[in-house]
Amino acid sequence: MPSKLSRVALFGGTFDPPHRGHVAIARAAADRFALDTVLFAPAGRQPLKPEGCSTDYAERLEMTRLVCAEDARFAVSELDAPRKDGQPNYTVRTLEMLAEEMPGAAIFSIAGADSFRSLGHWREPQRLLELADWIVISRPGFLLAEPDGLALTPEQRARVHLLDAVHEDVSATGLRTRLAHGESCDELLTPSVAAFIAEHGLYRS
Ligand SMILES: Nc1ncnc2c1ncn2[C@@H]1O[C@H](COP(=O)(O)OP(=O)(O)OP(=O)(O)O)[C@@H](O)[C@H]1O
Ligand SMILES: O=C(O)c1ccc[n+]([C@@H]2O[C@H](COP(=O)([O-])O)[C@@H](O)[C@H]2O)c1
Repeated sequence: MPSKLSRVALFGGTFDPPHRGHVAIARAAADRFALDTVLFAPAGRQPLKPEGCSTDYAERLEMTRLVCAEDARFAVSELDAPRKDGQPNYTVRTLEMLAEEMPGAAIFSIAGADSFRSLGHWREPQRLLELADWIVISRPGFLLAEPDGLALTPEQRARVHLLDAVHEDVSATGLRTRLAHGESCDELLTPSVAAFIAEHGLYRS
């Protein structure tokens, strides 16, 4: 990772598969906050999704790599690769690793409105609010607001940026269902990702 980059955002996700909504929110965040880099980091093991994923980490990483070719500011990151000790990938640790790798950088974390609302259930929410500026992006059907059950201090609130900029009604869950039924979802996917899914027969029932 080049050290000259000074404004970097972690964009963690399951990315099973990455879709048009992900590209839209990464672009909106990069535009609005003049980000040099958005690091798309597929999660090896999402702490709140014990059911796991439909595809393996290597496939999600490759699809995410393909999406990152869409914009020069996007890069794929293996910071959230599956851990050798089998533990989930806690974002608090990911942000600490990022800060260690990029001393002096302004660090942001991107989350959709649904994800951010659940922050109180993540590991060490107070520390998460210290480690980064949070860019929280609108998602159809979800309230764009602060986390449920967490009372933010004025200092914390100043570092949470609610961005009502994206109105993409698409989810990976919906996509997986449609793909399992043999429906084409090309309009919701980057063409290279659609080709990868077809070539590897992913998400078929
Ligand atoms: N359409 C969307 N609009 C806004 N934010 C989104 C959208 N889709 C995903 N996100 C956000 O992107 C991040 C990664 O999402 P994730 O990879 O889990 O996709 P998803 O569509 O929510 O998947 P799933 O349906 O499997 O839960 C999360 O912060 C999520 O809130
Ligand atoms: O650290 C946690 O406790 C934690 C709990 C839930 C979700 N996360 C992270 O939040 C990001 C978005 O998750 P998801 O499932 O909405 O794609 C992803 O990087 C997850 O690893 C992290």
